[in-house]
Amino acid sequence: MYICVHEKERPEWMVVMRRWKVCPGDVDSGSEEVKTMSQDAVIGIIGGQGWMGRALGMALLERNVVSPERLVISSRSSRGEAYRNWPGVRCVKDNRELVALADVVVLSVRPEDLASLEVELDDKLVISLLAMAPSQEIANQLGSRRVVRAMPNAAAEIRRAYFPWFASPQVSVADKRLVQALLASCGTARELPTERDLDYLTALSGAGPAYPALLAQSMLEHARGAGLSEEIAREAVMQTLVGGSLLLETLGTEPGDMVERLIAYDGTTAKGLRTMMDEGIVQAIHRGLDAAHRAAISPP
Ligand SMILES: NC(=O)C1=CN([C@@H]2O[C@H](COP(=O)(O)OP(=O)(O)OC[C@H]3O[C@@H](n4cnc5c(N)ncnc54)[C@H](OP(=O)(O)O)[C@@H]3O)[C@@H](O)[C@H]2O)C=CC1
Ligand SMILES: O=C(O)[C@@H]1CCC=N1
Repeated sequence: MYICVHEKERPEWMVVMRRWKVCPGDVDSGSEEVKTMSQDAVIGIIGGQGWMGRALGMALLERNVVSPERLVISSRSSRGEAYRNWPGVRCVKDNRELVALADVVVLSVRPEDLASLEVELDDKLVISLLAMAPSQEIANQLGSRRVVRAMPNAAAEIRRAYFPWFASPQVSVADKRLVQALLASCGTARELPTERDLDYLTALSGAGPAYPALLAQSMLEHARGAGLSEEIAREAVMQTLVGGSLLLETLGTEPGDMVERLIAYDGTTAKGLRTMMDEGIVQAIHRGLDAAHRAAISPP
């Protein structure tokens, strides 16, 4: 079943799916894209039961980007609990079986598990979600030069990830369209011009949901210390962080302008922000991002 949405309101992934002739009669079957990209490509997710693999798998299904019959997932230990409402999804333990079934392989294991993967992709398209593993390493380990590195973040679970990706030169235009459509199911997908940018964004957006979590944690500790009830403290922190972020997004205001606008009252906000800045909050954030970036390019 496919969602029917007015042409002008169709999100990007749906427009691309039309180009692959996912909806019968939707597209010129003689087009180069349709010939290049199979209309029934099978997507395999190695590590598809984990946090990121499951978020992507569920987003693909829930948004009708991939039908259950075209999704295969693997994990060493579990039998597909996350996909129990999707009986058509094939859950396997043997990655060689997954690779044999799949046209596109998404790699979503932890970086330390990469070396022990014993699969040969024979130049199938691979989308690696791994931090700290360069394209060349993925190519060497899996036996494919058609490598895309993509960097989700934890908000993929609620389809609000920022999901940048970088493609090696052997990845075709049709492959790229497929990648964009698959990843956009989880939020905002964006092709990057260089792998260097992907390494940087691993620190900024890949790790990013941890930063507001740290801010929330420290605000919550402070509110508890001030004697607020747990319920009110949590509500106040969450509504403030979510509301403040939505305000910036909705108004499209430069963050620096918002800071200046609130400091201009020369009241409570100004006192709080000036003290935080004098204490070195900006430098601490920059040093933290530098350290995360260094880890992304030179793993231990
Ligand atoms: N979590 C995050 O916020 C982000 C994670 N990433 C990257 O995404 C990748 C996945 O992270 P995440 O989902 O959080 O990790 P998880 O530990 O939640 O998931 C990894 C999954 O891989 C499975 N796995 C491990 N080895 C194999 C194997 N040989 N064959 C099949 N399945 C295997 C594990 O299951 P089992 O043990 O049962 O096999 C597990 O379910 C990492 O490389 C990380 O760098 C990137 C950005 C953000
Ligand atoms: O911490 C990590 O290494 C991974 C990559 C970004 C978020 N999680």
